[in-house]
Amino acid sequence: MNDHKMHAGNPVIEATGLAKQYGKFTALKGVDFTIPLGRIYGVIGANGAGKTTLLNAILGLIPFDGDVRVLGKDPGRQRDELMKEVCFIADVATLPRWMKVSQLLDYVEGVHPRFSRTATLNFLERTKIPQNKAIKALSKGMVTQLHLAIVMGIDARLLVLDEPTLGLDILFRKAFYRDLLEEYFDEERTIIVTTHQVEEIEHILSDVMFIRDGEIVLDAPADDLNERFFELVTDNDHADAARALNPIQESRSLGRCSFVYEDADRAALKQLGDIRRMSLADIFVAKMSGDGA
Ligand SMILES: Nc1ncnc2c1ncn2[C@@H]1O[C@H](COP(=O)(O)OP(=O)(O)OP(=O)(O)O)[C@@H](O)[C@H]1O
Repeated sequence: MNDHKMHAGNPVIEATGLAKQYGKFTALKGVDFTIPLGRIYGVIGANGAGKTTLLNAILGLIPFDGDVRVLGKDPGRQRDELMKEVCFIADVATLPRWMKVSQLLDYVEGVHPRFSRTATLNFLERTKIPQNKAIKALSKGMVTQLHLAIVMGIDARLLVLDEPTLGLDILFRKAFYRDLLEEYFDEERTIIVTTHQVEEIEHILSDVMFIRDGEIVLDAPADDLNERFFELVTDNDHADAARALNPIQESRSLGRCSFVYEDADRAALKQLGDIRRMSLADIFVAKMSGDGA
């Protein structure tokens, strides 16, 4: 890293009242958040919740209302400067189809001052992508793999990944997230990732942001979630008492009742049945179905 002014914990992104209107439709309703250096943020939301809009605003790709600073810069006005420190991969991998893989590497090496061909080649070695083939001759998954290999070669302060593993097989998806954590990430970088395959990224996230209908409904360190959210499994006899303690979700199967709580009295609920840890995917579903959704 050339710039040593930033330290782990310093804010990389600060957004206040970030809003986006598409005609009469409000895609982001004036959200506030701060993302520090040295974190891996998972931005999770249903289809159309506003995730891509949020990322596009951060990257200065769309006009928006509100105040956003990314690495101290205004993404709308200082996009070119910002892009020297930011790397972005969108859900649609767009690479020049006529180029050969080796030509693409030459090209990126020429335009990106922080590109390491060796790092990219290390990742490419694990794929079946031949360097002398044209991009148009690669399978869809291979194009995404190639795109990711290039991303891994770019020494960026902020890496933004919007559905990075779309169209990839499960083996590569797992390997990608493992490499991202073990070989790319360090405390001088921040990664923001969106995906619908929550269970696959749960183990790498340091922080979680849930978005629903253009609003942030949860922004918390991943380590806090199992303290804040839990499930109570109980029988019919205890259901009324459990319901009285304000669950955010209730369901019933095979004669057992399940209640999900947020910031509730764990000690009192323990008296009513079994308390269980929840996966991130289950917390997401509960949070989306509860809270007046
Ligand atoms: N250019 C646009 N013009 C009009 N509406 C748009 C435009 N882009 C996005 N929207 C709307 O804004 C809302 C948020 O879209 P966005 O792409 O941010 O959602 P998302 O959370 O990324 O969804 P997905 O998980 O399906 O990719 C959606 O209702 C979408 O239809």
